Amino acid sequence: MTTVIAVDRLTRRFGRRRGVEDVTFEVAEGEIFGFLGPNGAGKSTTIRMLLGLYRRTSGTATVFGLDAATQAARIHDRTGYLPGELTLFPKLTGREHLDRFGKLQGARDRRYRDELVERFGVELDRPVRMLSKGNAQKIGVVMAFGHRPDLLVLDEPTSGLDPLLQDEFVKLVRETTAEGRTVFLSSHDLDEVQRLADRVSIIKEGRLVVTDTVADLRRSAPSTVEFRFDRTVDAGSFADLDGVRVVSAAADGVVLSVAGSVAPLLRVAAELEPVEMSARGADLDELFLGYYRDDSSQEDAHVD
Ligand SMILES: Nc1ncnc2c1ncn2[C@@H]1O[C@H](COP(=O)(O)OP(=O)(O)OP(=O)(O)O)[C@@H](O)[C@H]1O
Repeated sequence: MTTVIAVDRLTRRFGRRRGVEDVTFEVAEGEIFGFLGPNGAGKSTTIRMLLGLYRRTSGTATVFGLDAATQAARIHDRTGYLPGELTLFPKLTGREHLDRFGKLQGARDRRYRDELVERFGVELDRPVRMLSKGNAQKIGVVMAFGHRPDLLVLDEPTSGLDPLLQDEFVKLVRETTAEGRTVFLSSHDLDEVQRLADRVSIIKEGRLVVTDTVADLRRSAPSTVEFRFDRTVDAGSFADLDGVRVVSAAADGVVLSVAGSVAPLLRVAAELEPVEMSARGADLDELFLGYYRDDSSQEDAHVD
């Protein structure tokens, strides 16, 4: 396995404010690696350090074995970057952006770039200040992918794209890794990450809380179980069970999230004589949201 990105105890502080703290992960060649976390968690700061755009306070970050702090230009030669806040030149058209950027990147394969323009319906001839956010974002997508870089670093790539183009984007990412190229994808969009990523890191308040394959996360994800009663029962009976979280409790029913075996739950429930039960299988959203929540009981669902 060839390692494309290696980050070890990477830390960045902004004065006394925390940016990211002790972040460690690796991304292998040909992998789609998802980087998830709530607003302000440290995703963009990590990405900027990977590309040498921010200095680190301590730790190391290498991309293609090159030091992100001192060899960033060589990393950029092989990387396509779609920033979270895309800044374009307002008076230039999409075509002018792509031509100038293509020259900078030494792009040889105009055909691929033109194919992407066609696929994403990029508006080429109007100044970008006249474009909607989604239409500007399409230019960013072509600028990142158009020269077939070995690594794509994508920060919230589908923001502003309509659902059809999001599907097109998912196809594009899959094609990219099918060719052995590597994708680092930062996103808030749980569905997008579930659909695409092989492995995921979740970052919260500057620290990684979990890194695992999506398949293993899915296996450990909690199911949702709902009981209805023909009288009022005390939901507290469920709250003490290992791996069980009371999602909601009403006079005649309770909704629970259950990680691991359901046997202890069923034993307690049977004593309360429910009149109805329904269950929904493993829910990755619930697992992710558990990591996002400020709730230490979610440690139960920890899987690494
Ligand atoms: N240039 C900066 N100066 C000071 N603080 C900064 C700077 N850049 C980031 N931070 C702080 O670092 C923390 C992490 O921010 P970052 O932008 O990396 O989060 P994020 O996960 O990308 O969030 P979002 O999803 O909202 O884009 C935040 O507390 C932010 O305020």
